[in-house]
Amino acid sequence: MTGLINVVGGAVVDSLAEPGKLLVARRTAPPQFAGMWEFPGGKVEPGEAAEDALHRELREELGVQVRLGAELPAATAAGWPLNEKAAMRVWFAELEDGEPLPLEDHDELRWLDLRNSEDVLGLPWIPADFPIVEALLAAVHAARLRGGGAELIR
Ligand SMILES: Nc1nc2c([nH]c(=O)n2[C@H]2C[C@H](O)[C@@H](COP(=O)(O)OP(=O)(O)OP(=O)(O)O)O2)c(=O)[nH]1
Repeated sequence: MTGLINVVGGAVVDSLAEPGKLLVARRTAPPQFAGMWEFPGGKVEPGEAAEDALHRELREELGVQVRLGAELPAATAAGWPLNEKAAMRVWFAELEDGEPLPLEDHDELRWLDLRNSEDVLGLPWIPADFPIVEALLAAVHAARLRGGGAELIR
């Protein structure tokens, strides 16, 4: 028991097998994060498994059902540090059902071209997300060099 707040985020791509685009979302609240881009997701509820929480959050926030792929490896089991109290685990995912809409917590969704790292990193992300986004770009790039996104599928 770490006492950490566990957050989960979805790196939703157009295709796990051939990731070309990443779906990102712009937050509306709280004030310090409003207007910043993030991985859709949220806090794991007590007694809830992390993957279940991610499915729930993506259903609530975007109205979609996803297929989860591999987890983006983080330095600790709790995931990527967000601040002194919270850490986030991030999974690749692809859409299984539904068209994503900013139903809750976001006012805009955008598909970013993963081949254009500068564009991806140029967005005003929540500051804690930058190392995660860099690792994600590196993982996608490495997968592409090896001939596809097979390792993003689980
Ligand atoms: N979803 C998400 N949260 C992030 C990211 N980066 C980051 O620092 N956070 C922070 C913002 C929040 O403090 C926390 C996630 O909380 P949240 O407000 O999205 O969670 P929730 O949907 O369960 O909302 P609530 O029940 O607390 O109202 O993690 C990210 O990329 N995605």
